Amino acid sequence: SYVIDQQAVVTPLLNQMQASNIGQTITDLSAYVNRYYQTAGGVNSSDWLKQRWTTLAAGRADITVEQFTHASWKQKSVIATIKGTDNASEVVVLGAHLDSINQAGTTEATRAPGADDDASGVASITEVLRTMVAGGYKPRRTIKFMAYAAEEVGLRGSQEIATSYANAGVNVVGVMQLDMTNYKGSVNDIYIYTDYTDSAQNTFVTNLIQTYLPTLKVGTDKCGYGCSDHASWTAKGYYASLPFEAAFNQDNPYIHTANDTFANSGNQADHSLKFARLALAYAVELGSDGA
Ligand SMILES: N[C@H](Cc1ccc(I)cc1)C(=O)NO
Ligand SMILES: [Zn+2]
Ligand SMILES: [Zn+2]
Repeated sequence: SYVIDQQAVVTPLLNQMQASNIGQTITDLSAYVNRYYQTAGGVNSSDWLKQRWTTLAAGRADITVEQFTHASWKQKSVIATIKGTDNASEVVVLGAHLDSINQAGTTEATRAPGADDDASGVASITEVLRTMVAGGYKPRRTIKFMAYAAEEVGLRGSQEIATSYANAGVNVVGVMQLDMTNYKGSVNDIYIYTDYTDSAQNTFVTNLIQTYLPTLKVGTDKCGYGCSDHASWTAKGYYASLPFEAAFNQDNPYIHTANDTFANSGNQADHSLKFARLALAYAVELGSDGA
């Protein structure tokens, strides 16, 4: 049941979250020529993120950071795990994708900064991790932060991970995907996508926005296809949601080109901060439930 009852924990944490931190991570990730799943940039950015998350987790024996190796391509996914205190078998997942692509074809030297698609999502969940550690938050359920490889070439990294989890019988109680969070292309702030997602969880997400981000306007829309990694989890029977930056066809026009830069998202991460805050509220509210 999606009861919202962690205000005393969530509200102080939300106030610690900063757009500047998100912007820095977007800048760091955009500095790689590209983060394509088969190039050195794709491999090196994965190793960088693993180190970054490891640094942010310093001092927390309940947090581990690992890479998930994919047999048929070079880029590894990165997973940070906050082990739950007394209900650790139930898992909450916050996801984004690490890879980037240039629609003209991506070789070692092809520029694909992927600032919005999807450094913005990785940076948003990174700020959630940083804030939880800074605030000393310890969940009862396990919370996993996932930066997927190879989303742009068919949701392949998340498909392998979701399949592996389903085959192992991991009890993932909910997944939130953040893919493109920093380009405000539409009148509303957050758009809840209703296809390839779970409607009950989408209602919970909408209620979280009303409770914790009451000044924000919410819209809904559909992709019409499996438009990001949430679809991999839905396909395996898990409950997933996709809060997205804009209405369909009003998303960032620069994606999959050399012009998907932080500058072309306004050189600030104010829009991403809304999604980072929503993701924290989601993870704490779900993560605080006992068996
Ligand atoms: N196709 C998706 C981006 C995407 C997702 C939703 C909508 I509406 C428009 C565009 C992608 O490139 N994900 O990496
Ligand atoms: Zn994309
Ligand atoms: Zn994307």
